Amino acid sequence: MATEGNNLSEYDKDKIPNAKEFRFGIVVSEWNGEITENLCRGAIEVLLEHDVLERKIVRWNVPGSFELIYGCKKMQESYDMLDAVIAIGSVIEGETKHFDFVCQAVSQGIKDLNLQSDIPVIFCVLTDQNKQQSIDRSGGKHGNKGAEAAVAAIKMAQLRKDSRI
Ligand SMILES: Nc1c(NC[C@H](O)[C@H](O)[C@H](O)CO)[nH]c(=O)[nH]c1=O
Ligand SMILES: CC(=O)[C@@H](O)COP(=O)(O)O
Repeated sequence: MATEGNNLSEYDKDKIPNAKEFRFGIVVSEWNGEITENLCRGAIEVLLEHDVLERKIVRWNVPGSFELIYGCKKMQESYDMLDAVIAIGSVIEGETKHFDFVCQAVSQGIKDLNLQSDIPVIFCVLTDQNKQQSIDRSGGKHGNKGAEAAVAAIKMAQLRKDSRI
């Protein structure tokens, strides 16, 4: 389902587990910082709305989206009590194929982190053709993918808890 015509921040709040007991890590890329800060704000707002305690949210910054892979891996290793990690980035296409390689690497790298660790990593990395698309998805007309990512993080933290025998 494409984002066009849908609002990423709209969801049934009654269908989200209470997240009071959970701890979350957030790793934020500094590239396109105005976009990633809006994504992070959207994510934190949703976590707090679902009773996550502010002291149970750990945030680190990394230089660019490619570094999200290492940053999330170190966060998984450093805080084994985390229930989920959210990786936040904004990749905007330029003149060269660098966009393709960064997007591919980050998506594959975060996929690998989900396979290698018991702590889920949520992919909140915008991969846009232009800045307007990024603005539209980080608090603009299509809502905020950071909010969507926080909902996913809460749901995956609950799934991880429920999956323990
Ligand atoms: N062009 C964008 C980048 N590029 C930088 C890479 O992510 C990485 O930091 C660099 O290659 C050094 O390893 N990063 C973004 O997050 N967004 C971009 O649009
Ligand atoms: C995703 C990128 O690295 C890209 O924005 C860099 O721009 P360019 O391809 O024009 O060097």
